[in-house]
Amino acid sequence: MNKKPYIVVEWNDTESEAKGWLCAYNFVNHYCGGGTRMHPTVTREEVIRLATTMGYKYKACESRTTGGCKGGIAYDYKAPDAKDVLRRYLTAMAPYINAGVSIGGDLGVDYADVLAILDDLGIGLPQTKAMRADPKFRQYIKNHDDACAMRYDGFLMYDMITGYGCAFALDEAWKFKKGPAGARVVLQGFGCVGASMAWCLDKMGYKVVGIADANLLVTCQDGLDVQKLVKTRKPKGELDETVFEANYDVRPNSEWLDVDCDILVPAALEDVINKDTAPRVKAGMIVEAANIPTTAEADEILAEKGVDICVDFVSNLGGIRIYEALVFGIVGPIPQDIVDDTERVIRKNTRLVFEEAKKTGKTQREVARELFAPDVFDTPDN
Ligand SMILES: NC(=O)c1ccc[n+]([C@@H]2O[C@H](COP(=O)([O-])OP(=O)(O)OC[C@H]3O[C@@H](n4cnc5c(N)ncnc54)[C@H](O)[C@@H]3O)[C@@H](O)[C@H]2O)c1
Repeated sequence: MNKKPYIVVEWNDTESEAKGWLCAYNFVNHYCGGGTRMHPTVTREEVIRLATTMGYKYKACESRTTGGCKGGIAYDYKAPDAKDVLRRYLTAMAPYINAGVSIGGDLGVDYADVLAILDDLGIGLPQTKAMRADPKFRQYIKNHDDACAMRYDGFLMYDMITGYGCAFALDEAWKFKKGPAGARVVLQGFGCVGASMAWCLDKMGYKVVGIADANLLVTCQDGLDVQKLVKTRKPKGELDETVFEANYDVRPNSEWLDVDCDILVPAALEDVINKDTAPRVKAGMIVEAANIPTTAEADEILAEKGVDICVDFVSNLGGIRIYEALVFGIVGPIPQDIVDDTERVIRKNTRLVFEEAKKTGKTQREVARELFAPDVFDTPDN
């Protein structure tokens, strides 16, 4: 079976220096899904790794409908012409989108902007011919969109489900390792994923002792007031320094790995645990909330140090599980049912990975890659 990505397309913008790629790793039912990210550091290799991870993630979330893909544009998402660049990229990729490559939003790209441009281009919602012919599909999407707009613990479901899922993975893994109650956690990232995960961990009795955002790192070994920090959060997941307590320590965000803690949570950027930073890891466990936060070289260093890892495509699949659960009527659009369903899938998979790793002596990533290797490699729609 072909384990290489099915399609990798490269694009060069005609009106700027932007460059972009689209990778469809595998098709299931002639369909694949993933986000489009825009950032100056995006590379072809990163897009392929992210698309591959999506393939594994759909498999781990028990999807019967979707393979993995990803879009990436090397350009500054804050540039004044960023949306024009996105439009030209989507225009170039239209034949693939029409053939079942569903690329939504991701880092630096809003899903709503993608949908508006696709509407303008006459494509509409990315879907296959079979989906277009099935009136139920529209209803499924409506159920999904309705559920994502509902609230849970004060968060939009769309914003909280991935973070809560990561918190369930952390809790399952920590209990499996018989870690003591009240473990200390440090997070990098306080956006949709980081903030909701911190909230859920706080509710479960974990002590959040450090949070890094794009500007700073705040720490307190007695535990940060997570509820207050979430409620006062500024747009784009930035902490509000004016509400910090007198016993909080503020440091450069690059020092997040140096804070004493039991569990580290990268919930922002890719490749942040790499050959240069991995030797600094003090925690015994890493829970990957961000996509691909750990490089292959870092994996080797962490394995030698005996650090346990909750792997990204096992921990952070909450956002795509909602779709699967609603489309197959596994649950209705009821917030608690959706959270329970995500919790069940993530706890089950996390336990499976940790048990198998213990039994075989392999790393959690090696085991997860074996357990959740995509096994359907369809062709695109024609
Ligand atoms: N949103 C989802 O449902 C979802 C699902 C799966 C995976 N992910 C992945 O999780 C990660 C975070 O996604 P999100 O939706 O929370 O993003 P977001 O844009 O809501 O938040 C990003 C956070 O990272 C922080 N940040 C940026 N640069 C930083 C730096 N140098 N140091 C420390 N913090 C920094 C920002 O301040 C912000 O708090 C991404 O890798 C994303 O691909 C997200």
